[in-house]
Amino acid sequence: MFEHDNDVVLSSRVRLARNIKDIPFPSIMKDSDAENVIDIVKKAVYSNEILSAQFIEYDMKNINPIERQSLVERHLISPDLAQNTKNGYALIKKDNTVSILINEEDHLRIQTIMKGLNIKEAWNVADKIDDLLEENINYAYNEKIGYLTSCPTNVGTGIRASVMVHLPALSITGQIGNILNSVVKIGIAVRGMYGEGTQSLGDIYQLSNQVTLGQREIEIIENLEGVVKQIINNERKARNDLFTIRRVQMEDRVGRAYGLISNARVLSTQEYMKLMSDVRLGAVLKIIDIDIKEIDELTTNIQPGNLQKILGKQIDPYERDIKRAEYVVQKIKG
Ligand SMILES: Nc1ncnc2c1ncn2[C@@H]1O[C@H](COP(=O)(O)OP(=O)(O)OP(=O)(O)O)[C@@H](O)[C@H]1O
Repeated sequence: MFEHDNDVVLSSRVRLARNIKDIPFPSIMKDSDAENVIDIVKKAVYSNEILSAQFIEYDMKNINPIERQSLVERHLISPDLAQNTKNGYALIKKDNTVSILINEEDHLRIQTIMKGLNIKEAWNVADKIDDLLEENINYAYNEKIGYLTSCPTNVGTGIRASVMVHLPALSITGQIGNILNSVVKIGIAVRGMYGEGTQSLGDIYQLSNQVTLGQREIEIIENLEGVVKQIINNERKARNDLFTIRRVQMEDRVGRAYGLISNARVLSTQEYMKLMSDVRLGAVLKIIDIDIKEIDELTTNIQPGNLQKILGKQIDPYERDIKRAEYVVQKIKG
């Protein structure tokens, strides 16, 4: 069996949106307010015995663009925070499982990321950090409504729970459109790999709750988990059907993708993502012998910012495609 259903689910994330009482929301606050928010959150972290030694600070205005891009590609900060080079700030736990994003859409957002289907564990960790911070931060909170947030869609619990899923067989069999349309109708948001406003690449989708108000966090999480489990079953059934009914075509498809990815001399991110989807599916179906964890690590490392970070220099897009091909061939043939 696969660890935490990681044949289909790449990762789980929980983020909590919080604001500080008596400070205007980020969309209308002054620079001095933003500085104040950073100070308040840092003090809350460093004055807490459990939290104080765990985090590394990233000031968006002081880190270089490659580092910022790499943090987004590793899902440690959001694209929105990376763009706030005026007063965006992040505290990231040394093991990369927790990020506290400061001065994003809300004053602070606590996010936890776990591998595979692990939403409840991600929630437990986020909830604990939230409680520890709340010992020293006076959150904007209303007794009737709950946590007050910059955008009304987050009011109440302020929670967005999400999973990143790989759905190649539903895509090959043409069922993906109907399935995604029906989950949207029952309150699940469907997004691309880097969140709101981004496209799906390599048959990877992010599914999250749309409703934050009127339900307890655990209900929101269990509802999402229930939908995801159904999608996992649908995807596995489609994989099984493809493997039994269209075996030669599948072996051909995976073999071609593997041939290209392991011999390419020039490889764009988009082409990699397309080929990776077939190779990952082939690895799960045991058509080829590669560990899916290695494929997932490769998928993170070949993204433009991460690749430049690994190579230790800024390179133009065409040369990047050459270096990406070299890197992939070396890792795959390893
Ligand atoms: N399950 C997940 N695994 C890894 N990264 C995730 C996951 N879900 C979301 N992310 C990352 O979190 C970042 C923000 O995602 P998104 O825009 O969907 O949410 P948000 O900013 O928290 O919510 P909102 O749109 O309500 O402000 C993106 O970089 C995205 O890739």
